Amino acid sequence: MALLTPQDLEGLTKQLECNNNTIKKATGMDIADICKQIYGTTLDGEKVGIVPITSGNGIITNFSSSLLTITEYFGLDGAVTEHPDVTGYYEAVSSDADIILMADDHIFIAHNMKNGKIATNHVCTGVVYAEIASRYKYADSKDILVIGLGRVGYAGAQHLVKRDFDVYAYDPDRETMEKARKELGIIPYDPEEEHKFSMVLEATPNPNTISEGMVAERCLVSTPGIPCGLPEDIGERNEIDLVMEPLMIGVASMLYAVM
Ligand SMILES: NC(=O)C1=CN([C@@H]2O[C@H](COP(=O)(O)OP(=O)(O)OC[C@H]3O[C@@H](n4cnc5c(N)ncnc54)[C@H](O)[C@@H]3O)[C@@H](O)[C@H]2O)C=CC1
Ligand SMILES: NCCC[C@@H](N)C(=O)NCCCC[C@H](N)C(=O)O
Repeated sequence: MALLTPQDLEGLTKQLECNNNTIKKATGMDIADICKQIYGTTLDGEKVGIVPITSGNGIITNFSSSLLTITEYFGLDGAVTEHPDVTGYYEAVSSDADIILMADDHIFIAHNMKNGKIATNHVCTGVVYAEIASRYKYADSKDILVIGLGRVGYAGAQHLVKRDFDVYAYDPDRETMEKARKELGIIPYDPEEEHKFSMVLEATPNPNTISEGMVAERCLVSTPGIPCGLPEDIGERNEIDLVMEPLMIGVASMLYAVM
């Protein structure tokens, strides 16, 4: 799994404001509204303990401070623990944190100590980016394309199937495609066919995964994928709303998911 770099997290608040404006323009709702719709929950100044974790590739210099920025942006009372790992976890629990945020190289969780709810970043990211795509005001049908059916994309496709969209999906991994076809009932998308979509969810770790033949003249591309899968020239030629940032929208989804 591709790990975040400190460079990915630079200018996070500006990226969030920019994306929130795009989301409001394209869906009529902001990120908080969308999270409330998905989970039926609200945030109310909860105390959030952010615990740096040193395992694997170790601490990402601005990861915890980015989480602090995000919790404060959504009106929560965030704090990064003085120590990492078990000592940090003990510190957060002892300070009566309502929610714990911590990530190793494989799983990034939000755990609500009060109601026991736990959520992962990859599922919450897939769900929220799928929901954003599905609420496009200028959608020309209920057809929606999901590119990449990994941990994030599969969760997004599952959410869209539950919301009764006609979910087309493409992933070069044949086993993944077969699993999604059987378990979710997605419609395998053939990149050779001329079927243009006005709503696209892209969740791959590769660039240029979106081709001209996939996107309608007016389209919302909702992509957590790093790097961006939309080639610049396509973005300039078509009227495309692009929602893309490396962390904040997925973390917002985690926070609402555990309330
Ligand atoms: N912005 C955010 O908040 C977050 C971003 N991410 C990013 O989302 C991306 C996906 O993450 P995961 O699902 O965990 O990765 P993953 O490795 O589990 O899944 C990626 C999937 O994309 C597929 N794929 C690769 N190239 C493709 C192509 N050209 N067309 C269609 N499918 C293709 C792979 O076969 C694989 O199934 C990564 O770049 C990750 O860094 C992950 C979590 C949060
Ligand atoms: N966009 C969210 C997806 C995050 C995930 N791709 C990742 O980089 N995970 C590694 C996080 C490691 C954090 C580190 N252990 C720390 O605590 O600083």
